[in-house]
Amino acid sequence: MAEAHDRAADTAEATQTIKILITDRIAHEGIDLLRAQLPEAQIDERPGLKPEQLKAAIGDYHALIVRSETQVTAEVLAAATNLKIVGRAGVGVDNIDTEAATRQGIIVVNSPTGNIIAAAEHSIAMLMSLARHVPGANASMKAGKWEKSRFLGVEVRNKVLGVVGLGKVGMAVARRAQGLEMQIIAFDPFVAPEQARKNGVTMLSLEELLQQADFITLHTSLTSGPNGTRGLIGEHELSLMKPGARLINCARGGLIDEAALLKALEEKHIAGAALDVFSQEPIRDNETLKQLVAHERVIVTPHLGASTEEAQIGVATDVAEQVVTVLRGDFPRAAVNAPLILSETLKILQPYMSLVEKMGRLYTQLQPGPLSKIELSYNGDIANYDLRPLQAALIKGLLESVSDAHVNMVNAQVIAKEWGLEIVEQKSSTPAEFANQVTLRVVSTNGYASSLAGKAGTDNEQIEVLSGTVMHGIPRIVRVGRYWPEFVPEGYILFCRNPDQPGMIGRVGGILGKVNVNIHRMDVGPSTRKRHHTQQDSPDVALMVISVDDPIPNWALDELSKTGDIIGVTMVKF
Ligand SMILES: NC(=O)c1ccc[n+]([C@@H]2O[C@H](COP(=O)([O-])OP(=O)(O)OC[C@H]3O[C@@H](n4cnc5c(N)ncnc54)[C@H](O)[C@@H]3O)[C@@H](O)[C@H]2O)c1
Ligand SMILES: O=C(O)[C@H](O)COP(=O)(O)O
Repeated sequence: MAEAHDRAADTAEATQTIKILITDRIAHEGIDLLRAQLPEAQIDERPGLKPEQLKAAIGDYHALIVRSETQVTAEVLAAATNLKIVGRAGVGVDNIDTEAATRQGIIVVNSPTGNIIAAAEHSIAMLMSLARHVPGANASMKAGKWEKSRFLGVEVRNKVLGVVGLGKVGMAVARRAQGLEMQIIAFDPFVAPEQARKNGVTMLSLEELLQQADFITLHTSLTSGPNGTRGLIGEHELSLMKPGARLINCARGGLIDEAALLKALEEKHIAGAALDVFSQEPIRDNETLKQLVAHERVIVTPHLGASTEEAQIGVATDVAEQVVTVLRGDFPRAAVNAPLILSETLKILQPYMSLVEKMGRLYTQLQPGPLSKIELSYNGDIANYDLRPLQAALIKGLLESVSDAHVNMVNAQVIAKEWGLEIVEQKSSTPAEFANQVTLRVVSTNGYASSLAGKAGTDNEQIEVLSGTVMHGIPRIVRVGRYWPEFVPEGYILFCRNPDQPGMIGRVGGILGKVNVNIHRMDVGPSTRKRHHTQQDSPDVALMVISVDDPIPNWALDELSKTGDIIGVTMVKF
């Protein structure tokens, strides 16, 4: 959470210089911004590292900045001991194991719009180059030839452009192609046909698009899995294309079955292809790609879609700003693996995040045993906010006090799932006992006696409910099980269950005095029955809550627990 980041960043600044590693070339404007905002930081530029070298180098860096060449694998991330953020100076994050980063609580950010126009313009350049054989004609003339008849081209006006993936780049390409008086059709399962129609684009199925388009340009993200886009254009799809059609790919190499493309070109089923991206980058030992690159009707560029001055300044400064934001303990604007939380919202939620985290710590120390299903209820105005940070805070409080898990906004859900912990949220803007109140209720108790239960066999007191609120920015617990104390959850707190009768405070105070424990705050929480003045058929039990300066030695706790009237006693550390 921001608080944790603050601590981490402060710790880093206090005891260790913030270290930033840049392993792909980014515009110097991004580096200048880092130096200006983090003047004490150590910034290392090391382009061209191989995976093993990066694994050895990542060490205690706090931030890693890449483009598309660096492969940020799970092994590289596992070797990082201090990494808070991976910044992708561009759009695609398929070179980053975002699932592994999430599991480790490492935020991944990108620059979702910094190079869109550059990519769109490159796609149009590739389209026109294909239509008029510009690169081939250029090479021919440079070789001293004059081959007018060899390079007869086609006009794109009134031709059909099929856009696969009508996202930011795809839409920008469509708009530019409309300027060339092309007819635009598209396939994108996540874009509403009406929305496309408003932009002069007709949505079709992929099969229809392949059969109708004269030029096809790919602009989907590269995703794997059963519905993924990897291999989207394979042998079957290529066979559906109009004879003489042309294919452009400035998205990701993995979208096309490159062997099938080579075959379709050799059979002259398609007239040409223009490729800016490849399944292997840089091309080293892939024979199919070498043949594609050499093919006379294939135009190739080395992943230049984003390589303009304007785009590179844009993505570099965009990512540098987000790296600074995260290292300063706030949330970035373009996190790929964490929810977007506006900083002003975060400021309002901060004390509630602290409250809920402490409720989690309190619960696991009062009610040990396996966690299962917990209901988190919010009452009051607080219920109107995006409360995902609070759920992450609860998971942090619950799990960090019983494990060495490092939980934050990024990995909270993943870690909770690994622990079999399910959290169900209830929201109501109607206040409960307090104007803004958070209540943790164990839906399925774990059957274990609480650490407040009496001696074996005397009673099996369980703590199934905790409630808290925030007063003047300070978290307060206002309910523990069936008791209603009010206390600030901080430091060391002693909890005593005892008969609700005169003299108990003096007796407990006397014992603590004997063991030289200083009390700096005390509260007695009546039980629900007494609080609601309901009829009672047995002497009531109260919960004494005693904030002490230092931890109480176990022998003193034993001493207290042997004191006649005390039923159960335990100490909690927040
Ligand atoms: N060559 C370059 O230098 C360069 C530059 C920028 C972006 N890119 C790449 O271009 C691609 C698009 O970038 P963007 O910013 O437009 O992304 P985007 O997320 O805005 O758009 C991707 C589109 O693909 C669509 N899509 C997803 N699955 C699909 C499927 N199975 N079939 C059809 N459409 C599908 C999505 O609905 C979305 O509209 C990304 O892979 C990005 O990495 C390359
Ligand atoms: O996804 C992207 O942003 C582009 O493919 C650009 O990649 P690059 O930063 O390696 O040029």
